[in-house]
Amino acid sequence: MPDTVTAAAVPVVEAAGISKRFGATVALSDARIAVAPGESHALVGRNGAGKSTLVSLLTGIQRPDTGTLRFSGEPAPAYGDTDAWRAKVACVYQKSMVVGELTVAENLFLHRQSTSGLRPIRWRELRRRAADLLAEYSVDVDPTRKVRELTVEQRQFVEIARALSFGARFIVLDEPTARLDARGIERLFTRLRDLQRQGVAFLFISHHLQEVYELCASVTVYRDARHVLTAPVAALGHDDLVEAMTGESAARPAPGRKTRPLPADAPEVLRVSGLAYGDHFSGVSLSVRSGEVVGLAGAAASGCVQVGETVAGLHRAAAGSVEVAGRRVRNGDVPAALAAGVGFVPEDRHLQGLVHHRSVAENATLTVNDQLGPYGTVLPSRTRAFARRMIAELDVKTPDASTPVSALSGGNQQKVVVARALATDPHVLIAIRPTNGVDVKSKEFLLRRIRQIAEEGRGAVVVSDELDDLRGCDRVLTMFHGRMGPEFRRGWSDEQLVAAMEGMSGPDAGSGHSHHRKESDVRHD
Ligand SMILES: Nc1ncnc2c1ncn2[C@@H]1O[C@H](COP(=O)(O)OP(=O)(O)OP(=O)(O)O)[C@@H](O)[C@H]1O
Repeated sequence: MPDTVTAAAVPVVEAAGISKRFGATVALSDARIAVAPGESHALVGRNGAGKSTLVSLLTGIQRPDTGTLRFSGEPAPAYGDTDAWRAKVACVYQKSMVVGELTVAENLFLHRQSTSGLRPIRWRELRRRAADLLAEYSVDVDPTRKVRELTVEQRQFVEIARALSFGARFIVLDEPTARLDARGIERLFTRLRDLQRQGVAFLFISHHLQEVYELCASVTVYRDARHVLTAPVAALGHDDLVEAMTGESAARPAPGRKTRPLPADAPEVLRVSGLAYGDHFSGVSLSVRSGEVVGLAGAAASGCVQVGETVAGLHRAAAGSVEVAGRRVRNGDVPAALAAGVGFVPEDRHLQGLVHHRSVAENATLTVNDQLGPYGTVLPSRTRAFARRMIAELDVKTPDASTPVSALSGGNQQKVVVARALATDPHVLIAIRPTNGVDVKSKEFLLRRIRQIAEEGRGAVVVSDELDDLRGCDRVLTMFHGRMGPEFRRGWSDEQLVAAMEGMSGPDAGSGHSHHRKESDVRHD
């Protein structure tokens, strides 16, 4: 037996003395991490702390400049030997790495169809093997479906199954919950706990500290490219954890100003009447007045994201109308919405948000070229000045304004997306999950900035299922399965709002099941 004990004590992964630079940026400096077999280990830190960089080193995507990396006591595989790396470690990213146009079966066996030699691929056999594999890991997905058609949750489960089928017993989850709703998170966590019981270890990265407490046994904190601490989660209170991440005492912020009551004659900046779009939603009416921040809350299938996108012109409504500052906006026309004064923070910064090879300055000002130079010409010095102000205002961590956005950490890219929406000086800002991927401290910052829009006499709609995003809103509208639900004034309880998002707003409202995002990482007035 002693042998088993010794074997179990060897970490599934151990990295030490790890440094990595990108040009002048030090992404990691003498960093370390160790994860025991079957352990659920969290890695947290502010945007740009070096978490994703560590992930790319642990998964063999990049090489460290210095340091050692061992898996179960053995040196890391040779760089480029993809199959060897896959047998050690797998990563489930927020943004899927699987190929959308291929079927689930093809994705599961991508790059290994020809293991049995030069035989042509036998599609029927491939599908059968895929079905077996999915069944083995209890993933209820049809292997003949295109990956593009799957939900984020199904895609993640397919990726986890694929990882395990390569023999990996260590999985990195890089913000896996960022695009899941409460029920999806619950199902993911149940799956992870099951796997953990079977001896699979995790490195779990999330900006939702409550999830760390819920799922993980240990936590490692990185700050400014360095390892700050590793501790049992149970031994570390929320404020201590935030303090380790920020390097500042987590003193409660001074209470925010109480929002002033709206003047009775505050004009409407947005009116949506009887809006409908496909199966997503119908009969949606809402109004936002100057000075208001209105929340629009709902789970993934509620249609609330599509409402926001339709107001921004991304979808063509089948019925209803959108008016901005009293003027009707042309249906399904993004430039028309923009010209009418709709600012938009999209849900997916990768698809709708940013031009990756362009600089921070260019991305922050893409929609405001007409403000920056005559006759559509962009004057670089003004662009830069404009961008610098944005960078300072939103605390974007970047070497300078001319850095390409692709070199920024995920959370900092999200801030550029918000900066760009604000740069248009919108009458009304439609922000979909604006704090997605943004760290605890920066969340406060972004939400305060959105509040400022209202204070300047404009309006905002925050579309989100995160209670912290909604807490600061003047009122919160809810949606369930494409229909409007109850509306809540300030002072709502988490349980009430969660229940409404889950379509249980009747007399049982208080008994809505527990939600993972109740924590107050962000504190408001
Ligand atoms: N390819 C790259 N080129 C240049 N700089 C990079 C590159 N990748 C990362 N960086 C820089 O390295 C630092 C660490 O970034 P990293 O993505 O690891 O942060 P993170 O902790 O994952 O942040 P987030 O919470 O925002 O995802 C950042 O300053 C980032 O701008």
